[in-house]
Amino acid sequence: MSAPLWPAPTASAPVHATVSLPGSKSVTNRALLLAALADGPGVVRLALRSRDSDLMADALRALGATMTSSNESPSGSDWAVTPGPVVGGARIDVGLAGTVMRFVPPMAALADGVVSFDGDPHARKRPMGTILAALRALGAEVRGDALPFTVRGPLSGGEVTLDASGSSQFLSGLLLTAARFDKGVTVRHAGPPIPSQPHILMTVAMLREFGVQVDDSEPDVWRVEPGPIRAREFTVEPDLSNAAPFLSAAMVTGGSVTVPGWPAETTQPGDQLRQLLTDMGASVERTPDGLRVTGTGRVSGIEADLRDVAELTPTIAALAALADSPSRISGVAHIRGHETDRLAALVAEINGLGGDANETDDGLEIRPRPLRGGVFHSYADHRMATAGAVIGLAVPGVEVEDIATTGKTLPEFASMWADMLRGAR
Ligand SMILES: O=C(O)C1=C[C@@H](OP(=O)(O)O)[C@@H](O)[C@H](O)C1
Ligand SMILES: C=C(OP(=O)(O)O)C(=O)O
Repeated sequence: MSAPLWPAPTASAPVHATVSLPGSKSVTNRALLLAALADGPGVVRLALRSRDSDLMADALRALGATMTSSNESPSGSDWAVTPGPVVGGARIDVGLAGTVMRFVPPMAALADGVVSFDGDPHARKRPMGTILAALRALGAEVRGDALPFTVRGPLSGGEVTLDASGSSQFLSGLLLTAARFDKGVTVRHAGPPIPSQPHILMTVAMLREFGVQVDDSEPDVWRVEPGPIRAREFTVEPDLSNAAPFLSAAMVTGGSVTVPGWPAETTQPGDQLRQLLTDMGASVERTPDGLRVTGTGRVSGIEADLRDVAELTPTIAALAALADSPSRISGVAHIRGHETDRLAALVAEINGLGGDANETDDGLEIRPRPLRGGVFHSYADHRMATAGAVIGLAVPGVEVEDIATTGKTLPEFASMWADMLRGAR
């Protein structure tokens, strides 16, 4: 049975809206994991509730933590987390969540017993070999090189060299649990540049906020000292990457969208939207109400290396498909291993609507061409679905397949989109 089609609303007037985003997926899943590894009970406030974060909570529970949520609201929940001894015997469903499949196995290696992992059909195609080999090198018994696989600890930690050019999550995953290994961990990266650097800075910053000693002073080497992860209360920032389609709506329709609670300083890669959207023709300002993006209705093409902010590629590509000059996106070869092969998917869907896009070795070239309506396939990828919604604002007759797939990180996407547009149609 094919997934239902969602008629993407076309904006007939400029959008003027304030859009509050729930918590960051990346921060939520790090905070939940660190809370579950901590030296006492803690609280994670304003945590995202979505498929990826609920899978993380389920995984932590299966490994022995007590997880209780309260204050459920559209902006998130508060999780009371009581760590327990990490237990084997669990079967963990990672869904399609990179943060669950790469962050939880090192924690599972603290258990004296087998933990098995599996996920969605496409999750079995996502790269895992690098982190599984690293766990093996550190002393865990690992069966398999991709999902499904099993991990059996315990491991004592120590030094390991890996190539994290395929995903920053290989490195983040090891670092997040490392303080709990008897010898801590020293990880060396050897290979082409690591993508999504802000996510590594996020890992290091959050480890320090939980009292862990991390030395990242030498390029491509990270040393985590063994020691306690300190229990605390932690409040999650709004998800700035999920702000991307909403801020894009201001650009495409010549309106303005304000996102409240935009942090003054953050390690989230979505903060770089301020520069990227400016480069594409928006004006961006911090106001007392939040970050405001105002557009003219015209979008300029962009030449951008998105290696550091790879997860923004689908939205930037959607804007580029509506732009009045050519775009070239580079530095993102590794997103072929994201929720789907995003380079192939973006080319297929943009060209399927009459556009003119092609893949390069490490990115995309997109040239202006009038688009027409049609089905925009989402490949179970939340950011493909929201990219289709952005194009649909300007192109009548776009139907996005399986809009519910946005539940991976933003279950309320369709109603938030409708609310945003209510004043505009
Ligand atoms: O650590 C994280 O929370 C993430 C790291 C990045 O992964 P890659 O390094 O594989 O791009 C990013 O794209 C993903 O959405 C979230
Ligand atoms: C790449 C992404 O997710 P994941 O955490 O599953 O890797 C993403 O959200 O764009």
